[in-house]
This record gives sequence, C-alpha cells and structure tokens, in this order.
Amino acid sequence: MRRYGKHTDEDDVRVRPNRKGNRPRTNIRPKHEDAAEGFVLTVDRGRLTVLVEDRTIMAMKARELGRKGVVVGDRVAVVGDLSGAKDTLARIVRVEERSSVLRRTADDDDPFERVVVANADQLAIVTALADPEPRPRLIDRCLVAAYDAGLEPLLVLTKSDLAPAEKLMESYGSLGVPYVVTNREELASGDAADRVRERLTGRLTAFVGHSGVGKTTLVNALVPDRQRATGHVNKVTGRGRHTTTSALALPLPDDSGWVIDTPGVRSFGLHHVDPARVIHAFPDLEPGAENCPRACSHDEPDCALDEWVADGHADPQRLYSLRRLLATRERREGD
Ligand SMILES: Nc1nc2c(ncn2[C@@H]2O[C@H](COP(=O)(O)OP(=O)(O)OP(=O)(O)O)[C@@H](O)[C@H]2O)c(=O)[nH]1
Ligand SMILES: [Zn+2]
Repeated sequence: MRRYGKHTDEDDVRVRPNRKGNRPRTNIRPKHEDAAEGFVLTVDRGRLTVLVEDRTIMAMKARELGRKGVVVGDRVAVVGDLSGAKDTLARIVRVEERSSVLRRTADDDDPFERVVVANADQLAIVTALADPEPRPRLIDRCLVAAYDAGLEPLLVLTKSDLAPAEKLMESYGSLGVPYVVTNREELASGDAADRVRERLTGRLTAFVGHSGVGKTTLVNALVPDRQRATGHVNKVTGRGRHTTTSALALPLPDDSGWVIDTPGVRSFGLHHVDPARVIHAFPDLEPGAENCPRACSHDEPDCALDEWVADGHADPQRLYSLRRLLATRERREGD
C-alpha cells in the first residue's frame, strides 16, 4: 500500500532524543494504554457511532485530537464509558494510521478536501445501465478518485434487464476495470448479491453511485441484516430513520467484509487529485513518465509518454484512457 505522506492529515509526531535523562520534555499525556480499539461506523454532527468488540457505542472526539477529523472506517482508540448504555458517551483519544483515504473536494473550485472514508480497499461504482442513463464522465471521475486514493475500483452495472452492458463496457475494456452486472430477476433470486459478494470478501468496500441507480436495493441484498444493523445505530443515536448525510459501515454476513454505503453522489470534486498518483494505477505507463517534465500533467507537448508509447512500450489505447481520465479533472457542465 502506498503512503501519501504529504497528503495525509495525520499528525506528524516525532520523538526527539532527550539529552537530559529519561523524562520526556514534552507534556504529552499518558498514552491511554487502557483504551479500547474501535471502528467508526458512522458520524452524525460530531457524534460518532463506534463498534467496540460487539457493542455499538456513542463517542465524541477528545479535545486533544484538535481539528483532526475522524471518519467512517477509521480505527480509533476509545476511553470512558464503553458500556453502550443509553446516554453514555465515550471519548476517542487516538486515530490509528490509515491505510487509505478516499477524498472528495466538495466542488472542483473549492479546494477544501473532505475525507469520505478511511481504510477502504475497494471502491464500488454503482451505475444503472438505464433509468437513469449511465454517465460515463461520472464513472471516470469516480475511477480517478479511486486510483488517486489507491483503492481498487469495481464497476457494478445494475438494471441489465433494461439495457445491455456491452456498449458501456467498450470504453472500459482497456482500463481492465473489473465489473459485475446485475438485474432485477437476479436481485430477487439472490444471485446478484452472491455474485457481488464474491468481490467483497475480506475487504472494506465503499459504494458510491448517483441517486436512483439501485445502490440501496443492492446494499440491502448484500446485508440482509441491514435493518437490524441500522436499527441498532438508530437506537444508539436516538434518531429516527438513518439520514444518509454520512457514510455508514455495514458488516457483511459471517464477518466476511464491510460495505460502506455513502450518500448518493452527484459528482466527485477532483481538485485534490495528483496525476502522479493516478498514473500509479497504470504500471505499464508509469516507467514512461520518468522522463516527463516536473509536475507533468501527462497531457502536454513535452509529456514523455507519447514517445514511450510510439516506441512500442505500451498500448496507445492505455495512454488514451489515462488521458481521458485525467481530463475529467476539469469540470464540465453536467458533471
Ligand atoms: N429494472 C430494475 N430496477 C431496479 C433494479 N435495481 C433497482 N431498481 C429500482 O430502481 C429504483 C431505485 O433504486 P434504489 O435502490 O432506491 O436506488 P438508489 O441508488 O439507492 O437511489 P437513492 O436511494 O435515491 O440514493 C427502485 O425503484 C428500484 O426498485 C434492477 O436491477 N432493475
Ligand atoms: Zn507526462
């Protein structure tokens, strides 16, 4: 897994050698050695629902965390009342290092980055084949976000009873993105869920999709316990129906992985995306970029990739696909 040092918002803690004996100079608080491990299931206006062993508890950030964000998927250390009893509130004193960070910018013109999900390994991009019509640019933008974050993308194409998948998949062939196709009949029989679940085993998968594509229907099929799982969260948060303003982590049956349902996305702001991280998902092209000018956009006259491909080192179609993806960083009307 790559680490994106300069992009993480992890506090950079360095332990300085201490010349004068054993007492550390800093006034760092005791390390909360008694803290329990927790996993953040959802966040609602500063209140976090955290799984500790098999209990769901409410917690808030300890003041010592400062402005550091805590998001769904985070592994945290919690102290205080961990009983999960009504009206109790534990404190999150530490956020463990993240293996990945899925971000979005609220808008391309708004450079403020929001972390959507921590520690995911896969991004399931749910798209209907019809009703609503697929939006290839939105798919491409989600792919860029996945590659930038170091997540493996998975295309989930729903409603194949309404339109075939072949035409849409033509433009993804050279990207080699894995995909699953589902339809109404297979949803009813359970085959759709089985097929998608095969791709989720042992992983933490964030699901994104435009409203109406069938994401909720699919997640409900994947997590038959959803009612119970969300009901449990509701009981703890004291709210009625779970409002999908935050992502929500749901366990797959038999501890076989996690699904993170996210609120319907209309777009994925890509202001934060670094072409150098995206090209990492193209190992066949990456060595060709070594001779690029500094901070090459890979879509400029001096880009070394043209020569690399012309010399037969890689398939021109791959370079075309990379450039198509990178171009989606520029927002167009309708995105
Ligand atoms: N024909 C067809 N309809 C489907 C399929 N999957 C879901 N639907 C329908 O599509 C509609 C939207 O499904 P939802 O699961 O609510 O979609 P969503 O993506 O969660 O949308 P939001 O809840 O708005 O975020 C519903 O009427 C579903 O019954 C499918 O495979 N085929
Ligand atoms: Zn270049």
